[in-house]
Amino acid sequence: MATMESLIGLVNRIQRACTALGDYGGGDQAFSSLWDALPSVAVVGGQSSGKSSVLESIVGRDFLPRGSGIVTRRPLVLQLQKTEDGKQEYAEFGHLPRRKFSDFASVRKEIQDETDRITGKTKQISPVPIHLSIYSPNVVNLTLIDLPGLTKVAVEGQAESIVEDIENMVRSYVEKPNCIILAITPANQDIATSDAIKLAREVDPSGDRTFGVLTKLDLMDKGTNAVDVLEGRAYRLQQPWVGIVNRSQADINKNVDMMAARRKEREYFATSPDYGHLAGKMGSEYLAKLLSRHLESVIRARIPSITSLINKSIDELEAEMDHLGRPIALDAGAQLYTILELCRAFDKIFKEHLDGGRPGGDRIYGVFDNQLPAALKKLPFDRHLSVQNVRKIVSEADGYQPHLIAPEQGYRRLIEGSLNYFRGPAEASVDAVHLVLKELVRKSIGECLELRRFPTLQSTIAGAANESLERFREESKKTVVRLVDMESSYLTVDFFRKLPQEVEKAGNPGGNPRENSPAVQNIDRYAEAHFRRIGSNVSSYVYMISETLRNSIPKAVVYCQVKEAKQNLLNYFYTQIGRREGKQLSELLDEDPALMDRRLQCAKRLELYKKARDEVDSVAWVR
Ligand SMILES: Nc1nc2c(ncn2[C@@H]2O[C@H](COP(=O)(O)OP(=O)(O)OP(=O)(O)O)[C@@H](O)[C@H]2O)c(=O)[nH]1
Repeated sequence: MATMESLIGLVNRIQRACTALGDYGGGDQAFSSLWDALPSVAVVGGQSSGKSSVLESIVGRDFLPRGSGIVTRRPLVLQLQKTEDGKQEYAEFGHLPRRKFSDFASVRKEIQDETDRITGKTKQISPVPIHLSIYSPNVVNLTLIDLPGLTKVAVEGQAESIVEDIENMVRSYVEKPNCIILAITPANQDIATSDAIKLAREVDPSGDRTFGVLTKLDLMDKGTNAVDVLEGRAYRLQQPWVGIVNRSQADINKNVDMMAARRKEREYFATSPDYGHLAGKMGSEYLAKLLSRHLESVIRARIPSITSLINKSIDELEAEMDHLGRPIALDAGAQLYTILELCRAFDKIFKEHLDGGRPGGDRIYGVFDNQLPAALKKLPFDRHLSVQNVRKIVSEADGYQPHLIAPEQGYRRLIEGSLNYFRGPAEASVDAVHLVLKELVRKSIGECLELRRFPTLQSTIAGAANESLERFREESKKTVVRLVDMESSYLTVDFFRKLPQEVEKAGNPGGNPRENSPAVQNIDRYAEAHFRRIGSNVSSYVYMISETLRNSIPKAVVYCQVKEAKQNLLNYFYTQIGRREGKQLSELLDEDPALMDRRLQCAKRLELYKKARDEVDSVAWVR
């Protein structure tokens, strides 16, 4: 069975938690709605009607400023928290956290000073509330709000608007459906003229949440009494009326203490000929109990909606935390772990691009299937193996002694010269694949959501990956150039064996060749056919090599660049990072300060809401 104290204490705890976050019912939306979901009790009445006196006697302590004229000039949000019997009582202000006031005279002084701090030592008012918590074994758990007294005229030094300003400020508190109204009316005033009742009726027409409190019963004219009001006949409310006798100004001047005042009040009702029959339902102690009981039923009814509000906020905050990323650990080991995890996350995406889970890897195939064959086809072999060039190269190779059978040196030079052309397309393939890989690194970095919050690590990983790609490119270039060189270092013997042997048919070799003679023409024609044949032989050899390279260059490129990138892209980085100090590691995990701040706020709120949820749960389950 949940006690009344635990239920109201729960509300107080949640409200205090909200207060700690600087929420006064405005600002943060989720908090203000939580604040609004919780009930509170506001004390409303005309000036000097006895509001502060009622508050003090519920609390059982003298601590509110007092004096003639307008005293309460800012709302005072007062949280009463029952502590274990025998515990020292103390007070705490929201604006002075961690400072405990055990002397209630200094609480009064602080309220005065804090009021003046905002309003100046004038008779001005301010809607900014003062938050005060009182911890005591002598109170029940309640949140009370003391408000400036309603007035009908502005006094010297006050703006004309003050009458309306006060009313609007008070209304802003009591119009909230969760606000329980303690409408204070002095008994020595006609109930029909009560400002408190007038305002209460306006904001709570059904009277569900209005408690009528009649003060100054002892000051009524002899021969009159308030039984009609107290028994609900003069003015009907859903809740019972409670009569109160506070200390008179004379009592206060004589320093009559609170306990004595309560005793006196009890005696007053017990011995009163008018109110004796109502004694059990009168007095400030009874009022406090009545209020607590009412709050309990209100809160009980609210628990489901408070729970769902808290859960909704927790869900939202959790989602935001996920979005912001969880906070990073502080020790070097955990940081290293985090960095490696992030590297792996990036590496996984990069691999998916290559393996086809994500787009982009196909562009490598495009290099081999289109770019390389096209480049090979464009090589200028026609020019290199033209009759003129063949003639030139073969003649140069022969030197002073023309070849007699087959121009071996000539062939070699023609072939070597041709094969040299292959270096270009080979190296271009390496560069093209390099560009594709680099682009995939850039893409993968961008797509790695986990990395987004760490700009420093992001650029470090990108740098390390590009360095590796650069190294792979160098290796790959060396390898493809070597492939080309290998082709020219040893000619395929078989190919030449199969060449049809040239038949020497140059007739009349001993004659004196004269220009324009048929013999000379024959020899020229013969020579041209000879060189053409050489050219076409070389050309088909080169074509054969071209076919080989078209297949072997992609193999070399994949082996040296693509496979390496897939398996060892960050290996070098890993060996380096293992040697780093804690400080360098945390530098890598540098985050945007605004983001870190946001996360801190978010985590703080999440903790608060979870605490609130635990508290609601513990109460809800006991029932
Ligand atoms: N005899 C007697 N005097 C009372 C009673 N209630 C209040 N007083 C006196 O009325 C005066 C005003 O009381 P407060 O409690 O300061 O009234 P208040 O409504 O808080 O005043 P403001 O904050 O200035 O609006 C004080 O001198 C109290 O001693 C009562 O029930 N009986």
